[in-house]
Amino acid sequence: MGQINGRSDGPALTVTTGQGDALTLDKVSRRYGKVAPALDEVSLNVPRGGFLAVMGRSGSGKSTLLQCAAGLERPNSGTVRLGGTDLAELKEPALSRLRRDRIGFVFQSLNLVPSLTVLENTVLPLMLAGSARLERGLAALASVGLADRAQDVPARLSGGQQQRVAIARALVTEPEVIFADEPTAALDPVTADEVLALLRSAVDQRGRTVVLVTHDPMAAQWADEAVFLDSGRIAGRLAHPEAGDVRQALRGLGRQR
Ligand SMILES: Nc1ncnc2c1ncn2[C@@H]1O[C@H](COP(=O)(O)OP(=O)(O)OP(=O)(O)O)[C@@H](O)[C@H]1O
Repeated sequence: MGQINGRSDGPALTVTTGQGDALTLDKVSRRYGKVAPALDEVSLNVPRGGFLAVMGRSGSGKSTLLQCAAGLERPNSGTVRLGGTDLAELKEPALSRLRRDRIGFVFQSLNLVPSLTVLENTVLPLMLAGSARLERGLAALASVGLADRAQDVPARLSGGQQQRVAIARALVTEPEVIFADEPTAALDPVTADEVLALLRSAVDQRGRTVVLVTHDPMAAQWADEAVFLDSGRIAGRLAHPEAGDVRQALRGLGRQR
């Protein structure tokens, strides 16, 4: 059973694999307008082959953390490093290439292109990079159990199957980090488990690194560690999070801003 630390900005995550960090945030802050910052000097690191759940109540800054960590938003201060790369040093075209080549995204809204086939959707990141390799798309689809649906359009698939396509698409570039923002929020618990098991197996079988934003204590159980945000700050962390401990930790957090 893990242990939730008290409210602190203590040291960065302590899980280490000896293979270096896939992602490092050092005192990252993001402010929108003059109100309290959405993210307030957050520091953490995720080891290569690690699976981190980011949790917290609505408005606590989870999505802002993910957007800053994935190079979709620029922090006002602090440093985000993907592998050894300081994202602040990249101008927009290079940052956009980094997102395309080194990061995989899975969102709650599926973002599949309805007019493209499942296979075309899966290889989209490779097409954008100018190197669409259909066999890689098929392999990614096979890894999520959907090779036989390659020529279907997304509308013919269930929500869970579509989310599996989104995971195949996130895997196809063999990214260093996969960011998943509430990927199971619209799914029933059994289908949600299937999707989370795929993320877990991307970590265990392929050495990928996953950062999962979720409200769901059951989803957090798939992670190696959970961090809890409260008003944009890290309020605690839990190694090997179990749903009961996670619920208790969430209850201890402040109310929505
Ligand atoms: N683009 C934006 N413009 C202005 N304020 C924003 C923007 N994005 C987020 N915020 C504010 O920043 C704070 C954190 O929002 P964020 O979406 O990161 O929280 P969250 O924990 O992901 O919430 P939820 O669980 O409801 O998705 C909130 O007060 C929100 O209103």
